[in-house]
Amino acid sequence: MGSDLKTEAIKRAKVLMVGAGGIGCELLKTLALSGFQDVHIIDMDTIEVSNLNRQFLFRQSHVGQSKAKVARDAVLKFMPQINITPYHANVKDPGFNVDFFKQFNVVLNGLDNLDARRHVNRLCLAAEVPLIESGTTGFLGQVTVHIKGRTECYECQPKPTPKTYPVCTITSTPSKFVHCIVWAKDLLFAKLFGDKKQENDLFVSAGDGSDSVKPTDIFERGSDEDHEQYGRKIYDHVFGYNIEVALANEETWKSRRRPNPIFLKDVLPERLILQNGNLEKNFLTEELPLSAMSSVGPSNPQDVWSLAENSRIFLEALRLFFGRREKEIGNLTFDKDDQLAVEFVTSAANIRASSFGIPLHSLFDAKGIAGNIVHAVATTNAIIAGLIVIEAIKVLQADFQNCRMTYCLEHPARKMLLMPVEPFEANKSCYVCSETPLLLEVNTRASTLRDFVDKIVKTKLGMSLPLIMQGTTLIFEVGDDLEEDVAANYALNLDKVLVELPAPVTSGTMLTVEDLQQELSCHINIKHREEFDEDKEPDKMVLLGWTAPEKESQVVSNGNSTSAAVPAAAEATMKFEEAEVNAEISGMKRKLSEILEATENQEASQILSRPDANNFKNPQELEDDDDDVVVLDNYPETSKKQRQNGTLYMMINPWILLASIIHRRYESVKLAGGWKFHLLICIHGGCIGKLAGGWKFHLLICIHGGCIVSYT
Ligand SMILES: Nc1ncnc2c1ncn2[C@@H]1O[C@H](COP(=O)(O)OP(=O)(O)OP(=O)(O)O)[C@@H](O)[C@H]1O
Ligand SMILES: [Zn+2]
Repeated sequence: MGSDLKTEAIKRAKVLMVGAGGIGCELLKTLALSGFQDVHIIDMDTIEVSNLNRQFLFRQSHVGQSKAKVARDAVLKFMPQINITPYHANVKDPGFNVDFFKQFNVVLNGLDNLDARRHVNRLCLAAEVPLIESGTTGFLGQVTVHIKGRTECYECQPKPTPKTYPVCTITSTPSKFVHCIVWAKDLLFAKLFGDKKQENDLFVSAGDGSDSVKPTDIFERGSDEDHEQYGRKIYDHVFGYNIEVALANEETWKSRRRPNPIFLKDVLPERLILQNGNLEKNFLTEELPLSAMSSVGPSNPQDVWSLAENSRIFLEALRLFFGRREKEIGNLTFDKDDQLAVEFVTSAANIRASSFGIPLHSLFDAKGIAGNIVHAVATTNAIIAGLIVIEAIKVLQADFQNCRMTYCLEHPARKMLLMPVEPFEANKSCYVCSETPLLLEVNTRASTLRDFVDKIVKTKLGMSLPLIMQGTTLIFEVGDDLEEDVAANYALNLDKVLVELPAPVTSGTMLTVEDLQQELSCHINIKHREEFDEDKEPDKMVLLGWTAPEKESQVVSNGNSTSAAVPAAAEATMKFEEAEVNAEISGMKRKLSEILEATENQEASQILSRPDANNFKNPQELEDDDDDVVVLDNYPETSKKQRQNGTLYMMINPWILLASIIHRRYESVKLAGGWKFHLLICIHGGCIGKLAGGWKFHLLICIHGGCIVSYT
């Protein structure tokens, strides 16, 4: 009977799958084999050679074709009776609006970036369609379930932003290879091949006002200069002259190793420079992707090149960009799939690393760092896809009780490789699924509306088509159908500082920011602040109520060094998939270590290794590193769980009942300084007072609604 209902639920379901990449291919196959009949797929990409090793629905002959369409055709070959509707499009396209989402029973994400994930989350909330979200990175992965009104939404917990580095570390005092990569990618590459008008921190200052050559002059190619000469000039400037300038500031190097300026003549004798390039090989073989490596010599991407090899590849890559890809110059942004760009960035980073005494890296490693790549593991994608389908079936059967967020681990923890956790309740102060206003600290006399739109509305709030209102005055809006004079007015507003807007934005103002496509609206209270810490608050704005935790992540961006860092960060954020998953997983690792600690006692480990998923009760966690308490509960029928601003308690069995009564009795007793009294019983190891049945006794004192500050 149960299985008939399940089959029926599957057959009747109309499913939207977003992303037909690594997870998506596995997911579509598993959906088809599980009996799903009506699947819609959105993917904006075409197939690349690098996808073929794990996106098994695709073959060499499909390279260049739409992923969504080819995935459909491939599955129809073995399941011809299914309805699969492909869309070769961006899920952010206006056509995929709330009405579009409403037709589905469940939405399954197999995406690789935060931006798209947030967008889908908002549409699912607005359309009230359950969302199953997923991500993998290497051996790690996770599947989470988000149902409006029942669980937290995808954005209830702030997502980590890509790691940024202080500008001065990148421009002047790198100490790790990743700093050199960021410099090569976000500064040098951007300066040479990207938008010339953008601000760029490549300029190296001695800090004493003595700098004479402005980089803008140097980066201009003289009309009498050929590509070869231009390349040598750039080389000597950025690796030689700039380092000499930096060395002039003795203060900087008092406690640091002094870098060595590197000039081309010292690395490559004149004779070798002239031999650079392999008989114009790259100029003749039109069909091959351009490669400086292939014309200069080294062929193994896993080898670490010498300084001389890096220098030759640098010059050759620069020459090829200007000689063969001149039309793209001015519009290029770094792309990890662009071979020549990766070669350029690798060589430039290595030359800089050499100057600063940092170990050099292979192209393979440098590409991984520059593209934030953790190599994908097909098996992880397959496991995650299976878990998505399991959760989707629960959702379709309205079996919400048994929905789980599941983490796929690299190493078994207590014999478990898949760790299920109960979904959390919605965060009451989530600006996406609740109405809680945000607070923005900003210098209203210095920051422009454009700063606000770019750094806050688009980057932090992830809105694509924002509309901003001050009271009843519309101060900004995006849209194709705006009247010319209205659009011109908004363009004027963008360059005004906040206090000078037609409806001035000052301390105490409340702005309303909406995204019509996402049907998301939030309020932002403005607080004027005069000073910001350049390193820690590079945006010169601080959004409170939206705090991205500092997480360890490989993702790198250059903070505020270029305005391009904003989209780059957003992109990384979602390329972020890697970063995000990393960070989420690292959060999970922390949780697991606590679980393991908690399971040092016998009962707990039995609970954890119990195979019956229905009896399995989950370790719960608190939000904050220092405040976490793990409580395991094996009395599901009497359990009661609350998550309140990061404090979670579970009251279980008669002892717990007693504790609960005492707790309630004393909860209202205020102690000095606003402290409140919490009494909990749990099976946490290493606590005081053993009770019958191995229960132990915890006395917790905390600020209610805040964190637990001490317990014995
Ligand atoms: N906004 C979006 N709209 C539609 N599809 C998207 C969007 N953002 C990402 N995707 C799709 O999500 C999929 C994610 O798959 P996956 O993580 O395997 O990435 P990939 O690009 O195929 O591989 P890799 O990044 O490792 O080279 C991609 O096919 C990508 O096109
Ligand atoms: Zn939320």
